[in-house]
Amino acid sequence: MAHDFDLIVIGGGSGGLAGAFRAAEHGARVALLEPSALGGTCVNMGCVPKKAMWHAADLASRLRNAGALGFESASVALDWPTFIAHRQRYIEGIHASYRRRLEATGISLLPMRARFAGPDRVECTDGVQLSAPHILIATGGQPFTPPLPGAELGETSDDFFRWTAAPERVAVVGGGYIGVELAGVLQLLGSQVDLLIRGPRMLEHFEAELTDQLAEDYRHAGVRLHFDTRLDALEQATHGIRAVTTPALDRAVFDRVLFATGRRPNTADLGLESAGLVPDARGRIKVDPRHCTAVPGIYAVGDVTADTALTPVAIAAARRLMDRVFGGRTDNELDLGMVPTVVFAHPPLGTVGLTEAQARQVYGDAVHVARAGFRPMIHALADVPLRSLFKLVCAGPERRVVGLHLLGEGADEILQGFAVAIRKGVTLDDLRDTIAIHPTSAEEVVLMR
Ligand SMILES: Cc1cc2nc3c(=O)[nH]c(=O)nc-3n(C[C@H](O)[C@H](O)[C@H](O)COP(=O)(O)OP(=O)(O)OC[C@H]3O[C@@H](n4cnc5c(N)ncnc54)[C@H](O)[C@@H]3O)c2cc1C
Ligand SMILES: NC(=O)c1ccc[n+]([C@@H]2O[C@H](COP(=O)([O-])OP(=O)(O)OC[C@H]3O[C@@H](n4cnc5c(N)ncnc54)[C@H](O)[C@@H]3O)[C@@H](O)[C@H]2O)c1
Repeated sequence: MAHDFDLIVIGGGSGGLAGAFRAAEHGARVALLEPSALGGTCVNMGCVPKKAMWHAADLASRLRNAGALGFESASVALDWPTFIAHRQRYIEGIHASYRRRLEATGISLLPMRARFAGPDRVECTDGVQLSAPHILIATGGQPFTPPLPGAELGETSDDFFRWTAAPERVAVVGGGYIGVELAGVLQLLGSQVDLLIRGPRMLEHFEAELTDQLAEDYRHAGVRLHFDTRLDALEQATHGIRAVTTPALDRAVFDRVLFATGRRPNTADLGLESAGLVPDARGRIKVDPRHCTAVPGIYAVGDVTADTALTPVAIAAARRLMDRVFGGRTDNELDLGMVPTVVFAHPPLGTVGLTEAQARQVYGDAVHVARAGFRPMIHALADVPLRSLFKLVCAGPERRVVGLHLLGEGADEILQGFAVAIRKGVTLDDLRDTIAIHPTSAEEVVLMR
């Protein structure tokens, strides 16, 4: 039977766009279905607007320090509408560049939601059915709000990107990436932030020494941290929203409450049963290491799968897949063993590879740890007590680096290059044989004892 297209991509976010472009480069006839803004979560409600807000908060903090160093004090109060206009103009530029590329590569963009109508066909919102021998599911995820009484009084990261001012009092619920990132932004932009974390630590999968120090940095910035604190309900109070917690908070009324309690895959309304697909217990599409589902010709990448929910992971998976399906490559399973990642906290926290505890589980006593704690020059000059903490985890007799963890000024930019070296098997001696760049924070990685 003749098909309408060679490939149908459901979802025009990080993974879907990358897959569509790569397949079209290999000569495939591609239809891309995306009912919302091009670029998905990352461009519209995630990485990009979040990093813009991180820059705003970072600038506010630098302006404060500049005052301490003798610069005539500039106002650190942010006019949100002005900043948001710049942020959204930047995002519109990304949309325009995607549209140009879609036109240039001949991809058919259909601004519609899709659901499966069979293993090789989808039905669009207008009722039209399209068929293809290959279908890529890249529908991403959405914020999850715990089902507790009064939850509807709270908001999520999607709502945060519509805010036009810093609330005076805000409770952020959740100690993962989004909770820590948005708590940092809001505190530096003038809110009083209470961060509610149900466990004993924030960022529980990261290196504990560094997250403990980050917690200290947040306290110093004025964030009130509440560990081992469970949110039981939200209630409308006369002058705000009351957070009912165990144990109870001293000051429990807030102007806004922001849930950062994880995300769930967008699979509920996809008609998976028509394609013969059964999601896992958490609603995610099950794929093998090559991103194939159990149904031949149907694939999935990105946040809709159990892969690490990061944009570059979704992009890399989609490109690999399309190189195999349409480009004739056979060698390529994606290696997701050493994924570098940064939490855009204040200061940023970067990590690649194993934590010390994970390395000890794998390598036992054959683990060697080096660390450097120091105050970056800019903080020392302004007499700000923020310190950086870098930690290297090495294993085996050759002391191969199996983990690098960086907390501090510039950590977000320093990590990428070292991630390449670590992937290539760099040892502690290789680092020590490398001449330092002075005076920088990065030099501490090659000088660590
Ligand atoms: C606040 C926040 C900050 C983040 N910051 C970072 C960061 O700094 N760095 C990083 O690497 N990652 C970050 N992430 C994670 C990153 O955004 C995601 O991992 C990434 O966007 C996943 O890409 P995806 O293609 O799987 O899904 P998405 O980008 O979510 O795209 C899915 C698309 O599918 C569409 N869709 C859904 N259902 C249908 C349907 N039935 N038919 C057609 N289309 C459909 C949606 O409209 C959406 O556009 C952040 C996420 C959030 C929420
Ligand atoms: N800088 C980045 O690269 C970046 C930034 C933001 C998000 N992301 C990606 O998006 C994903 C989603 O981010 P996220 O912060 O929503 O998820 P997350 O998994 O990182 O954190 C969720 C947090 O909420 C807590 N939680 C869950 N249910 C709860 C409940 N009922 N009550 C209280 N706390 C609860 C969890 O313990 C956890 O600490 C991340 O895992 C990450 O992969 C990446």
